[in-house]
Amino acid sequence: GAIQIPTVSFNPGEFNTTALAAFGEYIHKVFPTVFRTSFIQHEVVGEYSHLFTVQGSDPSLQPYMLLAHIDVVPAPDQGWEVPPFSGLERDGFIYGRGTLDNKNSVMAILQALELLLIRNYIPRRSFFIALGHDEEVSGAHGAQKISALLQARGVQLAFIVDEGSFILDGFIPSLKKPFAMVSVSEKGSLNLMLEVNKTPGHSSAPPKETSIGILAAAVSRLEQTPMPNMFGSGPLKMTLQQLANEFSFPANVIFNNLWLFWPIVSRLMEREDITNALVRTTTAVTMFNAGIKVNVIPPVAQATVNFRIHPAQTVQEVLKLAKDIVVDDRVQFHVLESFEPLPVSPFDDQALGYQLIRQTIQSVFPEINIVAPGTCIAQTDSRHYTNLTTGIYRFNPVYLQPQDFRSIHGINERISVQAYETQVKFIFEFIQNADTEQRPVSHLHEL
Ligand SMILES: CCCCCCCC/C=C\CCCCCCCC(=O)N[C@@H](Cc1ccccc1)C(=O)O
Ligand SMILES: [Zn+2]
Ligand SMILES: [Zn+2]
Repeated sequence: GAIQIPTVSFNPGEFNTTALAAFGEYIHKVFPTVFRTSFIQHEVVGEYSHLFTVQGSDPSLQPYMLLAHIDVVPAPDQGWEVPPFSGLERDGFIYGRGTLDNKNSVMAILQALELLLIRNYIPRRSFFIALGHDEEVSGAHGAQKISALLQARGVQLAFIVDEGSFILDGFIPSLKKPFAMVSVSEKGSLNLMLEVNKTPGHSSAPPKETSIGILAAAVSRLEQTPMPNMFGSGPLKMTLQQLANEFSFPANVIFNNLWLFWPIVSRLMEREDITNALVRTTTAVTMFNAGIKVNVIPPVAQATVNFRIHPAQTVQEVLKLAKDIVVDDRVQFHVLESFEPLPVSPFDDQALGYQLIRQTIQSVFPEINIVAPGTCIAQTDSRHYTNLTTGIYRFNPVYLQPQDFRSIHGINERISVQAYETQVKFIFEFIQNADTEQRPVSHLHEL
């Protein structure tokens, strides 16, 4: 039902408002207990986002927050095995836009809470559920407003759990077993517009270089000159160290001795697009606009480059590196938007959020041996909540293979019915685990 409502975000400020409103009505209908429970306050923020405040019975426990988003990216029918907003189930999988990003989390959080309430569970620790409606276009109207509202109320959170990582299966060649990566940091971004202006004229007597040619050469230099490999800074080294013993010989020796073998490993990571994204700031030329007529020398050429900034770099450093690569003063640089990478959240033994996630993984996925800290290569709504907590964890309790990763924002996005049920179970247990004083002990209810 949730997948059938096309809550598409097209551009900043451009949403399917009819669908967003319908989604609000839908969750009222399918989770009636959540909405009628006296200790749960529901507010609509920024017209279409939802904030639930679940008042716990023990005010001495610091609250936490579960995040998810109800909007999705567009999905033209082409290439899909089933229509993207049909929500059809086939061979045990629910297909559709949002099944992994991120209506699975929206529905699993509310479903788990509904089930706990039906069983008369009263949480001890207060928590918030924030469901943004514009994450896919930067979160300015949803997450940012919820964050400001909670800040104005003086709320400080023990931790936040959002989307942004999974139980990863098959992402590192030679690592046969899946492992859970909990992202403790998030890459930043810089959207840079490069522009070249030239005097227009008749194409029959062209200048040696046109604005298009100059700009094409500039973006090509950017593509051909990767940003520096930052292997060794940020959580990746720790991720690999934790995985070391899962590799077979000789990879286990290599990963156990990164002090010696780091040059080999850092090169290995560069080979695949996804692991490459973990070792450096990436450069993606995403838009190119130029030319007005076939026989007119183009007056202006513009290209947009989307950099995803490694946690060990800053927006200013990347901007300078980009200018140093282009080295052509005919090319103007315009910063359209930027966001610094997020700091690394604590993941030591005392880090409540991280430890709760780890222990719930151990209980719900006993076959998973390794829970490792990592970096989210994309951006999430959680970046708007740094004013409320230093503990931001990005983890979806769902198995993900490389082809599933490509389906996110791509075609044939799907989740198995069993994976969705397990996600509900995870949140059902997580909420109960969060109610224990310090470290989670065995939970009270079985699903
Ligand atoms: C060593 C282990 C290998 C690890 C491989 C990592 C595999 C990656 C796994 C999961 C990543 C999934 C990320 C899903 C979250 C997507 C969120 C998203 O798309 N955000 C948008 C937000 C945005 C930002 C700015 C403007 C508009 C939207 C994004 O980042 O583009
Ligand atoms: Zn998402
Ligand atoms: Zn997305």
